[in-house]
Amino acid sequence: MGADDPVGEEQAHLDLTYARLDRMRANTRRRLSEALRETEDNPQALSERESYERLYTDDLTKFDAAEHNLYFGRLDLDDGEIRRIGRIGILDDDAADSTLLLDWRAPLSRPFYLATPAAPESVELRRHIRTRNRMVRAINDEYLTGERATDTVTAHGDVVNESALVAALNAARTGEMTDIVETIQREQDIIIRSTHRGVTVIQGGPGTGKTAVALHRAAYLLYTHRDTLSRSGILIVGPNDDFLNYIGQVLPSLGESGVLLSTVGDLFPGVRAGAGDSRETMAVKGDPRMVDVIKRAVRGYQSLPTRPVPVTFDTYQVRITSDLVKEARAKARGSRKAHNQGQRIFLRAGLDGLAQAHARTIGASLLDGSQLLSPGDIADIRDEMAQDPDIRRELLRFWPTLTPLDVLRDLYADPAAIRRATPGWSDDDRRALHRTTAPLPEGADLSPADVPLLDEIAELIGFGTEDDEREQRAQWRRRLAEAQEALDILTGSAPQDLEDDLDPEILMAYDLIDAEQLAERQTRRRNLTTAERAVGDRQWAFGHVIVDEAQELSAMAWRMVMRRIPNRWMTIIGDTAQTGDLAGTRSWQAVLEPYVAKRWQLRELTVNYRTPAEITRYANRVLHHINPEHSPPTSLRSNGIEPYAIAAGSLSAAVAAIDPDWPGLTAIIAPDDECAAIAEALTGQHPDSVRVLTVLACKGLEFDNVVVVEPAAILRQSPRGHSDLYVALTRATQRLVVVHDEPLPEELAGMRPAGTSGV
Ligand SMILES: Nc1ncnc2c1ncn2[C@@H]1O[C@H](COP(=O)(O)OP(=O)(O)OP(=O)(O)O)[C@@H](O)[C@H]1O
Repeated sequence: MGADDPVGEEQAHLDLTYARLDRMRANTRRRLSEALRETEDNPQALSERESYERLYTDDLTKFDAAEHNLYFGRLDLDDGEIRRIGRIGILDDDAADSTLLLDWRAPLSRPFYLATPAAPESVELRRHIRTRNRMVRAINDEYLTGERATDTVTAHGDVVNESALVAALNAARTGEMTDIVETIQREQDIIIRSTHRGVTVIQGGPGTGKTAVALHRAAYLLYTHRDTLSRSGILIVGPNDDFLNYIGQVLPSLGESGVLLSTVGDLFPGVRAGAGDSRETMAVKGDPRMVDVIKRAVRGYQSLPTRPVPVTFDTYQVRITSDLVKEARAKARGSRKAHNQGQRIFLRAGLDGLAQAHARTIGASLLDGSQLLSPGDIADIRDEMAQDPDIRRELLRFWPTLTPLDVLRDLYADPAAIRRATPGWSDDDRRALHRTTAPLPEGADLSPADVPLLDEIAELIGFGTEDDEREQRAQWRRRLAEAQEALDILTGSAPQDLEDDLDPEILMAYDLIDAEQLAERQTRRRNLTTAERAVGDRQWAFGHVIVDEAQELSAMAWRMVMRRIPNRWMTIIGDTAQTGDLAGTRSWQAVLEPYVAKRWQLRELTVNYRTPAEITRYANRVLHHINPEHSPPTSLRSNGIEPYAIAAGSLSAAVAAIDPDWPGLTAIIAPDDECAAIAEALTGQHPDSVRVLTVLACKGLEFDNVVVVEPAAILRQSPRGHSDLYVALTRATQRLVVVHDEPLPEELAGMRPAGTSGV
């Protein structure tokens, strides 16, 4: 064993490490069951028990996640030190607490990702260990110094762990992204471990590992700042649910479960935006002009009576006049409080005005008109008026309590309201906002582009603020006290054994008390993760926010995301060449200026790990059209499979283009209005391994084989059609086929027709 038998040596270490992992697991399980058996019930014991329960279950999850490929890397340094690197750090339970494995995120593991023969960082040997089912399958050694130093630096620049990398890239796709801890590349590692505490923008072409980097950065930050980030949480924003499903397993496989993954459309608690919008409507809704539209829409509710509204008080008639409302409104607006919080000021000022007016009617001296009532009398009148539900109701018609859903739906439903809120707009843009569909529960009639608008309204009206919550808590306490009192008084004489005979009021009080006890029990027992708590709280301030496919966010969506991260510690990941969204980002500076001025840093990723050079050649021509100054990423590999074109653009041709022998997953990417028909033509054929997608839906995803249908129509379907085509062409890891009826766009000219050599 040893230098002569490296496999045996690594197997011995692997056995030792798994044995220790098994002991750790068994210990943790035992502790967990002890904690669960604990019966002491005072609040402190309960809360301690819960933290232990969470700690032990988290540990068990971590151990389970680490099971597969637990140990994958080794460094031999020039001073004889050996470091072994794995998915988690493991110390032995011997007397010396020796290190069996270093976590891949530990600083000592870093040379595994950074060292090259040109900059070996004291590393003599880097060893890659491939294992399966706790057995060493293969070992790959790379000597960085000394006689046996390999010449990888000339082969592929900075590429490290090359054979493992190429194996990972050539593997057939499963539809779920996998982690890359074994093969993180230098330029990626620098971003993953960046210590910058402000905004970092990662710009990179398709397939450069932006998403992979984002996820590993989240895992790294949680490891390095566990204390703060486990309380405040990390939010990762992605473009759509399919994408989130695609990346959803990566962090759990790294043992991290506390990260909230969300689309923009899901960031508003309680709303499930289920409707779609045309590209034009999305562009209008994402436009920053909507800030003023919403301001005007909210102010529209702070209205004036067109004629005095009579109300009866103490057998007298008092009148709510336009002047009275105007004065109350000025006071409330002057307070600069959000609309719902300003209501109290409006109401008080309105009641003051009414009480004064009433005092003038009943308290004026008949002799000289002077006021006979004292200020105290007038205050009493006001207090009495405040108790009168009719007066309150009539006054509040001019400053009603608002909810974001109502405001948005009222606006969309009424062309006149839209016109009032959009001075200077074109009729087309106004029409884009008008909606005739009926409201659905939980906002399902709304689209993802509406969600940032709801958030904007919520901010303006102070919806779900602490004030609101305080008020709700106070109300709850009042109701409880009343219920308790009712119980005390009424149950004394009530027949206790027959619930059916109880007065309904007592039953209600019972319900309330029971509800409280239940709620209390739940609060105590609620062992929620940070992510679970954050998802239900619009005002949750995250510790770090990562935005992936960030070029897709509209100006309105940026405003919403920025509200979630007051400390502005963010990682923003995207490719400005890939947005086909008319409200999307073409310049990072323009997006970030309003929030952080020039205080952000740009990092770039330059190597395309996904797409072979054969395909990238065509994609780069499209990129050149989008922006000749964009430097195209370099493909890491070529696979000898030349893309080809089939000149028969019928739907069946797209389906027929798929060879059932192609390995792995296949996507047909088609113009928006052809997808449904192609999906239908596909029914019954190639069951699970083929998907039909619009460009919008395939953002961020990848497939072994891609058939792009009618590129000329993809170009036409949007003013940013070239970006769409660029996205479509760069989804494949192995093979690209183009099916067309119309002439091919010039960027694809010269693509080999099907059936000619090399197919
Ligand atoms: N260092 C690496 N080791 C192994 N695989 C990698 C590495 N970097 C990236 N990949 C793989 O390359 C593919 C593309 O990565 P990813 O999806 O993160 O790219 P992207 O830049 O987000 O692309 P797009 O802009 O198209 O969404 C993925 O399969 C990813 O796992």
